[in-house]
Amino acid sequence: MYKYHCLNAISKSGLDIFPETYEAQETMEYADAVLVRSASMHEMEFPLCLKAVARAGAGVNNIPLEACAERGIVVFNTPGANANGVKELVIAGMLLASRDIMGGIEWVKAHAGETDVAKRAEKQKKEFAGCEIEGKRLGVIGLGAIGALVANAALHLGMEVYGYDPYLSVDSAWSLSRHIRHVKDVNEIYSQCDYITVHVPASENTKGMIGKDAVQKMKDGAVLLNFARDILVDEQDVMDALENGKLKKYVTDFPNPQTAGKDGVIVIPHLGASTEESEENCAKMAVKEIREYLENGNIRNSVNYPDCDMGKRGSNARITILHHNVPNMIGQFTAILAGRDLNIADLTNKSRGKYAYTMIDVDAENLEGVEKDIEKIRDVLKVRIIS
Ligand SMILES: NC(=O)c1ccc[n+]([C@@H]2O[C@H](COP(=O)([O-])OP(=O)(O)OC[C@H]3O[C@@H](n4cnc5c(N)ncnc54)[C@H](O)[C@@H]3O)[C@@H](O)[C@H]2O)c1
Ligand SMILES: O=C(O)[C@H](O)COP(=O)(O)O
Repeated sequence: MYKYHCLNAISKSGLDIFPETYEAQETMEYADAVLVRSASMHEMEFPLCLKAVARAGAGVNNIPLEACAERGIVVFNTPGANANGVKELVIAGMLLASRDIMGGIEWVKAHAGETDVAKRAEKQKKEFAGCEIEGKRLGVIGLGAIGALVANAALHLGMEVYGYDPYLSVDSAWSLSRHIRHVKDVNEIYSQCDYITVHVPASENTKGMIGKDAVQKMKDGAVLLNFARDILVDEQDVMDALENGKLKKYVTDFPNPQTAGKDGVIVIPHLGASTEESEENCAKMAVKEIREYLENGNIRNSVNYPDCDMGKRGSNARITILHHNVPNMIGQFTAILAGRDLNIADLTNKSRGKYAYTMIDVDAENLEGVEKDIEKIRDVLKVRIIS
C-alpha cells in the first residue's frame, strides 16, 4: 500500500487515478508521496519515508529542490499542463489594461437601480474608453509552455510579436509561429514593445530581472504584465514608473502589500492556473508521475533529478538508487550484485548536475540485504527495491 498526502486541494479527477493500493493521509508523516500546488515547503521537515513530491503546476520556487535531492526525494512538476489557462488570463490582462473595463463595470454597479442609468452610461462611457491591442507590439520574455502560447495567440489577435528566450527548447521552437520576431537582446523588447509579458521561472538568476534599468528603457506608456512570479520584478521601481507616468499599467497575478489596491496596478489573486481544465490537467499529470516513480522507478518531468525510464517493471526485481554524480558508483553497485552471484538483466544510469540515478533490473526475486549494502556506499542518497 502506498500513502500520499496533499498539501493543497488537488483536483479529484487526478486523485481518482490512484488505484486502491494508494491511501490518502491527513499528514505527511507516513507519506511516500506529496502533492502540492503553491504551499511553501521551505520550512517543512520531511519524513524518511517520503520519496516523491509532485508539484501540480509549473513553478517550483515553493519547494527546496536541493534539500529534497539530498534526502533522496524526487521532485516533479507538470510542464505545460496549465499553460492554456495562463495564456487566456494574459490576454484578458492585456484587454483590462487597454480599456478601463473594470472602472466601467464599477460605475454601472454604483448606479444600479437608477432609472436613467442607460442614458447616463452613454454620457459617461468616454471616461472608460481605451485602445485596441490589434496592431500593437507585444514582447514576450520566456518562450516556454506559456510564453509560446501567448505569443501565438497574440499574433492571431493582430499584434506584432517579439520573443526573447536565450534558452529556448527545441519543443518550444517548433511550437512558435514563424511570424514571431526572434529577439536576441532583451533591450529590443524593452525599447520597442507596447506590452511586455514575462514568462520565466523564478530563480536566483531571474529574481529582480525587471527593475529600474529595464523600465527606463521601456516605451512611455508601456504596459507590463507579470503572470510568472512577483519576485521577478522590482515592484518598487515599477510603482515609481506608474506614478511618474512612464508606465501605463502593471498587471500582476501576485497580490502583495506593495501592489494590492495601488493606482495603475491591476492585481489578480493568482488565478492563472485556476481553471477546471488546468487543475485537472495538472493533477492527472502529477498523479501519473508519482505512480510511475513509485511503481516502476521511472522518473518523468523531474526538476531535481534526471529523467530516467526503463519502462514497466517485469518479473525481475528493480533496484533504484539516487546518488551523487561522482565516479565509480556503478562499479560499486555491480560489485555488490556480483558478490551475490546476481545477474543484471538491464541497467540505466542518468545524471543531472550534482545528482544521478541508477536503475538495475536483476534476474532474482530475493534480494535480501542488497538494499542495506548499497545504502552503506558513500554518496548514495536513497535505495529502493521494487519487487
Ligand atoms: N500565474 C500562474 O498561475 C502561473 C501558472 C503557471 C506558471 N506560472 C509561472 O510561469 C513560469 C513559466 O511557466 P511555463 O509553464 O511557461 O514554464 P516553462 O519552463 O515551459 O518556460 C519557461 C521559459 O523561460 C525561459 N527562460 C528561463 N530564463 C530566462 C531568462 N532569463 N530570459 C528569458 N527566458 C528565460 C526558459 O528557457 C523557458 O523556455 C513558471 O515558472 C511559474 O513561475 C504562473
Ligand atoms: O506555477 C504555477 O503552476 C502557478 O503559479 C499555479 O499555481 P497554483 O497551482 O497554486 O494555482
